[in-house]
Amino acid sequence: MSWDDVTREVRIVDTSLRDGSHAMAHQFTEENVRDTVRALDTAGVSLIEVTHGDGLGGSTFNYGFSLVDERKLIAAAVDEAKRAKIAVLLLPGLGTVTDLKAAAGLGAGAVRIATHCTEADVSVQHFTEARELGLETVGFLMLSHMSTPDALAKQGRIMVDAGCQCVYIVDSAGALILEDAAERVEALAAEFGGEAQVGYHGHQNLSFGVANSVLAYRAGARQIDGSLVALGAGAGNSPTEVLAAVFERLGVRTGVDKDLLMDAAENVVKPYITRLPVMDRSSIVQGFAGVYSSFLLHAERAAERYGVPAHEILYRVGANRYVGGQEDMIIDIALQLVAERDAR
Ligand SMILES: CC[C@H](O)CC(=O)C(=O)O
Ligand SMILES: [Mn+2]
Repeated sequence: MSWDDVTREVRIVDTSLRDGSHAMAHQFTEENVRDTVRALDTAGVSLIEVTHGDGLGGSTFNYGFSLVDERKLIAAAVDEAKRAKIAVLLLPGLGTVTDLKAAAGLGAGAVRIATHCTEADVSVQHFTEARELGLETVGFLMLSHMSTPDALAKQGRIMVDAGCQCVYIVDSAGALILEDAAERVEALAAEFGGEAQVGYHGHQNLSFGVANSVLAYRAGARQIDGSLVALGAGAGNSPTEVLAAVFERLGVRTGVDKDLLMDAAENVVKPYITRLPVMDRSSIVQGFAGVYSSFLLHAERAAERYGVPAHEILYRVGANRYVGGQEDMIIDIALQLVAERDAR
């Protein structure tokens, strides 16, 4: 029996081994992946995402090189998962159909295809291919705070028409606060009317990951992302172990064991984390200014290299409304700040 056969009211999906890759500067080892997958699988998590933080093909100069080839990590995850399905992330333009076929060949059972929240049309070919490969399909509308509920619903419709089975409101910047999240989920649920599910992916930059996830569930979301110990970009994701405990307290069936997830967080993931996700000045600014969470380490590195504060860089990234793929512009901003400082 697979964990997919378990009856639950909401499915908690774990992204420690993908979003957490940002926080780990893409340095996961095969042992990290095996230990984490084994623990999540035993705890009843039915979908576990494993890829470079920026998805298939993300190991590059612009995004940061992986320590271990992600195909090796995906194969290790598939080998460890006895009942869970392994998902991979794909950003069209970075990951290719060839990468997707290779991941499917390694045994990945689902793909989450991510686009900027106004660009769902670039995902159509990838959804078509994914369905032909027999994969479960999920769509990510990233930086969802930058768009309105109605506009997001139209973008979600493009994904569903292309074969997507669940479209996520992705709060990449951790910028959504309570009804901001609920209204976006509600708009997608109304648009799909049961034809596809809605999911919610939160970041903790302003500390609303878990609260937004509960409201998202009440607004109709049936898949909710989390990461053990919040391991993810920026201040991290909604912690999987907290989501499990909160949904249990609310009497909402998730099919996962919160105590086993707490064991996994404390005894498996925490010992290997090199930098605990934290709501510090830089990540709070990311939430406030609407900056992509995965820009955090890039901004910190530029701050160190050019001697300007990371939070000042991030405020300006927010003002310029930069989106994923514009990581190199962080250096430009740092250089501008240096020039402005030297001109004073
Ligand atoms: C680069 C992909 C990105 O990290 C996806 C995601 O988790 C998000 O936008 O929050
Ligand atoms: Mn994320």
